[in-house]
Amino acid sequence: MKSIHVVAAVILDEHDNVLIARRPDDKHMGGLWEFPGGKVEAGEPVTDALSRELDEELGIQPTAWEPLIRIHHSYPDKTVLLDVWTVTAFTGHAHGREGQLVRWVSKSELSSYEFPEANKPILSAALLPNRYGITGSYNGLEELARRVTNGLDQGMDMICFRAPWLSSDEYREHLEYLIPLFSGTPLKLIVKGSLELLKEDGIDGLHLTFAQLEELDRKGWRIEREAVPDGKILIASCHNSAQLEMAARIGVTCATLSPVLATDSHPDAKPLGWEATHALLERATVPVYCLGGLGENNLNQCVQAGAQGVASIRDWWNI
Ligand SMILES: Nc1nc2c([nH]c(=O)n2[C@H]2C[C@H](O)[C@@H](COP(=O)(O)OP(=O)(O)OP(=O)(O)O)O2)c(=O)[nH]1
Ligand SMILES: [Mg+2]
Repeated sequence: MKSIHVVAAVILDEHDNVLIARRPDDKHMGGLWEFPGGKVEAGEPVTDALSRELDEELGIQPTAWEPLIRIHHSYPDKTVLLDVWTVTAFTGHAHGREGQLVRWVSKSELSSYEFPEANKPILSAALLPNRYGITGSYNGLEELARRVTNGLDQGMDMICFRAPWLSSDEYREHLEYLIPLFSGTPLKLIVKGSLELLKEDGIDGLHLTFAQLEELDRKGWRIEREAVPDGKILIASCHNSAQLEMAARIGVTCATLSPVLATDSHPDAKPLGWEATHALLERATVPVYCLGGLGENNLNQCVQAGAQGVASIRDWWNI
């Protein structure tokens, strides 16, 4: 089946609200909410299509944008490539020029609207930050708290607490020490361990190892509300296309892909390099953080390549 190339926009205002529109009842996916956009015309540059569609549908002219995610999705009746951009500035006043209902909603309200099936990873991508910090080595609770606080102060919005050298009792003790730093804030605390942890207050997400991912997939496990409460984040460590496919099949929120470049923390792992990374990102159907030998300096490069952003240890931990 031929794929139709569609450009769509997650349009943000200065308060980080998102513009959504209701698809007319008589169209494909009619009655569902969508991110405004439409079909790219033959030979038309994608960002020209973005500007044209937003003008036609909403009467606005985007002035600043960056790629968010590209999703290949097959519906029973058609296959689409959704090429989604974040629009952070525009001129004009947004209104439904084609008679469609449009609404500005806060990010936390997005989950109460019904979108087409292909939009699940787009919604995740819109909610996730673009930097993901994984904790490095430390000596004692005081240093742990200091380095984590430091990272949060520098704008690291999502942090994975990883400390494989600790016993599980010690890990738990250190985790309890970290939870208050995150509670009552929009900052996300991601942990390592069993799925049960996702049900606990104060824990925002779980980062699965690739071995856990493969085990869950082997068992035919799929994400459902009971195991992964609404709003909780499930991340999978992936190193190849098979694992990225498993991650999508299971229904994780996002994945890390590593090692993109050589890294001291895993000297034996062969780096993917940029070419293979680009190819894997293009096929991925969940948001992906590039990991391994990367840092803040590579953020733009990763976003332009189609990633959600950058995950790093060394880069933020030791400052
Ligand atoms: N714009 C948009 N389309 C989406 C989203 N999610 C999703 O599955 N789609 C699908 C539905 C449609 O099959 C296709 C978009 O085509 P469209 O009908 O809006 O295209 P268009 O604006 O050029 O409309 P038309 O003038 O050709 O009727 O992509 C989304 O969030 N935004
Ligand atoms: Mg449209």
